[in-house]
Amino acid sequence: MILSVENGCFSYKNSKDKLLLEDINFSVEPGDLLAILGPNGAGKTTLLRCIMGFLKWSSGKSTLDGENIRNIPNKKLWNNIAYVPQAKSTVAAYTVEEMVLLGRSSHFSMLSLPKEEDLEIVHKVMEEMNLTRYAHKKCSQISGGELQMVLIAKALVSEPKILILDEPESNLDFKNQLLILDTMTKLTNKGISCIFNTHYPTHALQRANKAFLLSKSGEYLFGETREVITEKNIEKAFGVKAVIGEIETPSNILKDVIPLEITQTSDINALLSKDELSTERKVAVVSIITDHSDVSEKINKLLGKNKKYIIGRMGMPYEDRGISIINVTLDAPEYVIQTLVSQLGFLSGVSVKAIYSQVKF
Ligand SMILES: Nc1ncnc2c1ncn2[C@@H]1O[C@H](COP(=O)(O)OP(=O)(O)OP(=O)(O)O)[C@@H](O)[C@H]1O
Repeated sequence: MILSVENGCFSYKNSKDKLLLEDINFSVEPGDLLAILGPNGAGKTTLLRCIMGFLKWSSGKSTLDGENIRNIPNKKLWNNIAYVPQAKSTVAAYTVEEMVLLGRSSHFSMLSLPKEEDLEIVHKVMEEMNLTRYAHKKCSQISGGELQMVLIAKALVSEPKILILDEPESNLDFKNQLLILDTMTKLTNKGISCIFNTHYPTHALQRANKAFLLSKSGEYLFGETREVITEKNIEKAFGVKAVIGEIETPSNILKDVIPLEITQTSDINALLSKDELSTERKVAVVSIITDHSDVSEKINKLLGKNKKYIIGRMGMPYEDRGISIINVTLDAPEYVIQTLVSQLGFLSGVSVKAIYSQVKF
């Protein structure tokens, strides 16, 4: 299912006709993880609301597989899309379990009771989101972060094809942030599309294959995350000098963004622009160690996507140790190799590293 925005423009009625969102164009395909970033008040939540039709584009449209979202019957639309708003307030009367079950309501009719299968998925998702112990507590009696997890669980039980989340990791502790990021990665590995607003450029760089960066002036950039989230563009959009570095962990190399200082407004006059990805080719061996046999299909899928760059491959199971080692030699632009390493690194039970040849081609 492809979600697109075509020439979307929007302004609030009281904003003296100044467009908040101007000529927005982008699309999200199955398996895409799109991060939307921008300073406070830039229009990220407004953009999500316009995408889903809660706010009407002044001109332009959102489409689902080419059909204008406004022409799609509500039931059909919400069978495919789930939305998690920021957890500001909620209907107090519901317990956590009832709230999560509400997310399943498009699967049973208003007059019937949920089926065994519906309850099973509700309990499974609650377990995965560590919510089981709160099942019978009222939503008004849990913390803001706990409520956020409940709302995400409510969206997940609807088994959407497209999941849209407004700042899902804000308000959450490290463990729950990782749980949400891992959940989004898992869903996109299954071919579901996720769109999330975030104030964490690091999360975008580590997880999202696409990024949409919106500035206060209404300007935006959309494209590959590594092209969009650059030191220059962070400075231009947020007015903050930042460095993007890499941290080596036992199983992966992760990008990190560290804000350094506020830039004087007069220093920022350039427009957002895509950083050209280096197309310089490198030869590298990507070494993969896996301890699960059920992950091999996912590894093969990722390698298959990069087939044209692969010049050699060796794999060996070490059954007595319960692991397999795969060495893949690639001749590819560095960003292709880095993207592959990062996607492999997020599969559970996989350790991966690239070793680059010193020889220039
Ligand atoms: N209902 C409304 N009526 C008029 N103006 C609004 C309305 N909702 C939001 N705005 C204005 O539109 C602009 C964009 O708001 P929005 O909430 O979309 O920003 P945001 O990028 O999501 O911000 P944040 O990062 O702080 O959540 C802001 O200037 C805000 O004051």
